[in-house]
Amino acid sequence: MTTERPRPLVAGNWKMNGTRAATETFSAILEGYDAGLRSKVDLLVCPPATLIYLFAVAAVGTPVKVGGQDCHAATHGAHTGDISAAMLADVGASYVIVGHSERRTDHGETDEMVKAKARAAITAGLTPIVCVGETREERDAGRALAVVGAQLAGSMPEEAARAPVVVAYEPVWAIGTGLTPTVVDVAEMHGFIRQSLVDRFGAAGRNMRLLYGGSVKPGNARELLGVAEVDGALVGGASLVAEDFLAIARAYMA
Ligand SMILES: O=C(CO)COP(=O)(O)O
Repeated sequence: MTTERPRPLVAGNWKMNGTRAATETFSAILEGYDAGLRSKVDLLVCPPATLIYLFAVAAVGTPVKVGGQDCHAATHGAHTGDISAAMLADVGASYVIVGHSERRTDHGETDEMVKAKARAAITAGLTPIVCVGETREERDAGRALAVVGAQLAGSMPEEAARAPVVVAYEPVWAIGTGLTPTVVDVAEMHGFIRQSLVDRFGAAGRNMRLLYGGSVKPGNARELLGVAEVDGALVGGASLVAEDFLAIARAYMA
């Protein structure tokens, strides 16, 4: 059996932050992604939709990828305010986050909806990053694995057996709080997610990248990213500061 791990991915989720002036931050990320880092880790930035085209143009000729934070499940139509996966691809995105806990909470997105969005992303040629994660109450009740298992079962599209999909484990209580699970808890959850994916998708499940997200900072990146079955990070707040984002990626430098 091969034990080769997927190449790590450090992804920034800028959430609803950034105007055109933030192109400076993005340029600093492009500049700081030197040959050493490039040899070890992939970089992705998911800015607000208004900045995707600008960033994608700036990233031309570099290996840095740009992604969306959400997409609609339909290809086009009467959906005021929404953006389709094909539209994201059209302006240069190659990834899209789906099912982030803030979308699940703020917009009532269900596993079924997240699965439809992931499927639409694949159809448009994007790699979806499917987010899962338990609340504090669910963890305290000993239900973290069951909750995440159900989210995975409901949110991952069948197409993941053939097309690239990334899974991000983000405990809701660790997002933006400065709190993180212990490495033992992260290892348990990522091992569980890996096994679920292998059971369902076979070899594709073994090669899928599993990101950890929730208060990843330069100071804890090495510890969190060193955990078994953690193939990268989905970074919120720290991805808004070029030097912090790059410092997290440097956790992969020996
Ligand atoms: O939600 C997150 C990334 O998608 C994590 O956010 P923070 O890194 O700010 O905790």
